Amino acid sequence: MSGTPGHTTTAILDVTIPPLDSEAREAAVDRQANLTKPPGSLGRLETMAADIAAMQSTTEPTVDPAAVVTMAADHGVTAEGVSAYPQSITAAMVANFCEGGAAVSALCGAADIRNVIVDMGVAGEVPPAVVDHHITDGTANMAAGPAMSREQALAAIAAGRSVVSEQAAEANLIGLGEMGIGNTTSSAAITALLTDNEVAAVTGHGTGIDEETRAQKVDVIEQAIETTTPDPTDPVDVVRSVGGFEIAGLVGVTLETASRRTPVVVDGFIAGAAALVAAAIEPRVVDYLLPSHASVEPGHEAQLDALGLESCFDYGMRLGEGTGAAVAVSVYRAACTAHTEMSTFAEAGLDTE
Ligand SMILES: Cc1cc2ncn([C@H]3O[C@H](COP(=O)(O)O)[C@@H](O)[C@H]3O)c2cc1C
Ligand SMILES: O=C(O)c1cccnc1
Repeated sequence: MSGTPGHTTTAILDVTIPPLDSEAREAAVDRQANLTKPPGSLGRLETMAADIAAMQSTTEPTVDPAAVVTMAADHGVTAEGVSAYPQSITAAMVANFCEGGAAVSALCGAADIRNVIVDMGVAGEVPPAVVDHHITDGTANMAAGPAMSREQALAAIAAGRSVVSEQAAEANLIGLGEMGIGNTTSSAAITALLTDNEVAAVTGHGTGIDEETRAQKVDVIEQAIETTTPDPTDPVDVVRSVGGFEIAGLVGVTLETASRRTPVVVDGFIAGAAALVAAAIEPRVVDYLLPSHASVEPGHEAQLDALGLESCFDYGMRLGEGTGAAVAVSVYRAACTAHTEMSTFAEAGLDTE
C-alpha cells in the first residue's frame, strides 16, 4: 500500500460539502433572462450554466481548466468468466492511456482536458508516469469472499481525495473515469445494493458478453452478495464486499471535488456506482454532480434516477475510461461560455419595444 499513510480511519469520510450558492444561481438566472435571445431559448444550456454558477459560487461559471481522473485497478472476480476480455487488458490500457492512444486520450485532447491516470491496484506493470496509489494487485474474488478489507476501502477513498488535492487542485471541473476489466460486475452489485434493485435488472453485457454469460454474471453477483453479506446501509461495507479499488478511489475524488465547490461529471456505469457510494456517505454530494451520457448498461438509469440526474446525451456509449465525461465537458463549456460571453439586450443596444 502506498501514498496514504495515516488515512485509514473513518476521519477520511468526514467531508464538509458547502451548500449551493442560491444567490449566485438567482444572478445567473437573471442574467440569462437579459441575454440577447428569447428567454429559455438555450434550453438546458441555461440551467447548466446556472447550476455551475451555484456550485462555484460565482457570476462567471467556467469548466476550465478541466480534468478527467481515470483510475485503474483489477478485479479478482474476472476468475468467474464475467468479462469478454482478459484481466491483462487493464494494464495494457493503462500503458495506452500514457501513450495517448485510448479513446479517453483522444477525447480529452480534443476538448482541452487534462487526463490524470492513477494506478489504484493494477495487477501488472504500469508506466512510471502513472500516479501511484497501488493498494494491491487487484481485489479478491468477491464470489468467494470480500473484495477487500475495510482498511483497503478507506485507504482507496483517501487516495482519491489526495489525487484531487495533489494532482488536480486547479481544476474547475473534474470528470470521473476508470479502467478495470470486470468492473461492470462490481458496479452492478453496488447498484443493486444501493438502489434496492434486483441484480438481474441492473446487470448488463459490459464489454460484450453473450446472453448466457450475462446470466452467469447475475449468478456470480448474487453469490457474492450472499457470501459477503454487505450491509446496504453502510457504503464502506458495500465497497469492502463487492467494490473495486478504482471505484473506491473515485468515491474519494467525488467527495473531495464536491467539498471544493467544484462540479463532478459522472461518466458511465462504473463512475455512476462510485457516485452512488459517495452520495450514500454524504448525500449533499449530489448537489455537485453533473451527468454526461446515458450508458447502454441497464443499471445506469437506476443510478441516475437515484442521484436525481437526467443524462445529457444518448449516443449509445458503453466504454467508460471517462469518455462520456470528456464529451460532456464541451457541452458544459458551451453553456458557461454562452452565459459569460453573450451580451445583454442593454449592452447590445437592442430595443425590444
Ligand atoms: C480494450 C478495452 C478498453 C476499455 N476501456 C474501458 N473499458 C471498459 O470495460 C471494462 C468493464 O467491462 P467488463 O466488466 O465487461 O470487463 C472496464 O475496464 C471499462 O472501463 C474497456 C474494455 C476493453 C476491453
Ligand atoms: O457504462 C460504462 O461506463 C461501461 C459499460 C461497459 C463497459 N465499460 C463501461
